[in-house]
Amino acid sequence: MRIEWLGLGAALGRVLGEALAALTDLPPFDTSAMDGWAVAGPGPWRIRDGGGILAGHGAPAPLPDGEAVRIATGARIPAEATAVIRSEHAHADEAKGLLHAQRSVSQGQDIRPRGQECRSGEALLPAGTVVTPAVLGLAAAAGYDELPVRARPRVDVLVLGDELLTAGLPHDGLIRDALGPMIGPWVHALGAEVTPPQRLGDDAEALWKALTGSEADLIVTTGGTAAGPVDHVHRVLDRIGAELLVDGVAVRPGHPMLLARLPSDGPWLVGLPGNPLAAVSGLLTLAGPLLGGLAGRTPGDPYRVAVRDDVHGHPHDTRLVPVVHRASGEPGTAGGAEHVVPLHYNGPAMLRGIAAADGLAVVEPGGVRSGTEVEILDLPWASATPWTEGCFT
Ligand SMILES: Nc1nc2c(c(=O)[nH]1)N[C@H]1C(S)=C(S)[C@@H](COP(=O)(O)OP(=O)(O)OC[C@H]3O[C@@H](n4cnc5c(N)ncnc54)[C@H](O)[C@@H]3O)O[C@H]1N2
Ligand code: MOO
Repeated sequence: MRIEWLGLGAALGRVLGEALAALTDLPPFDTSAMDGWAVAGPGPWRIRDGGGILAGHGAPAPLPDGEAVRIATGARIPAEATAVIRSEHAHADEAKGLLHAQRSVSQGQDIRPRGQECRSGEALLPAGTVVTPAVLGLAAAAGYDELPVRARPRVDVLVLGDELLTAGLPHDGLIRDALGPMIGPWVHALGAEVTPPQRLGDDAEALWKALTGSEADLIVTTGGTAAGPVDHVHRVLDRIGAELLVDGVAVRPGHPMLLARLPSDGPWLVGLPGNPLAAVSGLLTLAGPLLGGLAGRTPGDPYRVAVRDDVHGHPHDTRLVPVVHRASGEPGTAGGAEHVVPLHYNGPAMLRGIAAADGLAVVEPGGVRSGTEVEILDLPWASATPWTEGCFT
């Protein structure tokens, strides 16, 4: 696992490579929680002459028993003080120079003692925590200028197919490459660093060169996974001596997807089928978990939601069907908790359904009836950090 230290701003959205321990007590000194008066012992108290105690100053003079001094929220509590009284709960008799409490005063009230939140050296967050804005705030408070984060897994994207155009309208049997613009941002949302897609056509030699020359942690290929005349992925992996770990999955769309490891601890390879929704299946079920592991992210718990409508199933394979989440209580629905609505345009060559979807429903062989709870695979941007930047096409 590679770890890099990044300034707080740059660490946003990354994953902690080491546990974060406090570099200081928090708060670092006894602190007033309110604007008011620091008092010592039982009242009434003699008001100390001179100005009050403000935040951002060194240790104030000790407060003798029977005295009170004005204090601001965040200021250091003077030694010997026993409580803070909020300004709205005290009456200062300026003529007599005395402070009276208007409510009972308990020992230590409105004093945040040093180390109340944590002691120096105490574990704050485990390795694997995603660095959110709140984590940045905690890290800064705890004394960090830089954070140890996992290096992003590096991903190469190889788009196969002689029939693909990168601009303009389809013509003469050529179609637009829908996967080149999609895979990079998708794997980036999974926490990876992605090189721009390399479009290799249906050229086995170019594929061999790209695979053997890659310095990535993961290579994602699109197309060429089946057994057609120009489907070279299996042949080239065989020639390289790669280990095929998954060679086809009983799922529709996406059944020809594959997972391999190139020799000598080389890159992982996820081979996505060329049909675009089949490629999405492989992204969610193979590339996603693999990249999550490489990036050190803790997988979310699987969850199930009822489907609103009957969903047609494949006779012997699992189906993945694009769905949207909907709140219950819509007219004509059975009530209860949230449900998902299956979308049309879910054929293997179509992206129209998934482009409108929140996730994919896992539909068991034979299909499911309306109201059945099914597992939902979220799309990565549902939980992705919107502050990640990048350019992928
Ligand atoms: N005899 C059989 N033929 C096929 C089977 C099968 O079981 N037996 N499975 C079908 C299924 S299911 C899939 S999925 C595809 C997988 O094929 P490949 O991974 O080899 O993909 P290609 O043949 O290269 O392309 C399939 C399809 O997708 C289009 N495509 C490819 N790349 C892109 C892209 N970047 N953007 C948009 N569209 C793309 C390509 O033009 C083809 O139409 O095999 C079936 N055949
Ligand atoms: O697996 Mo294919 O993926 O049904 O389009």
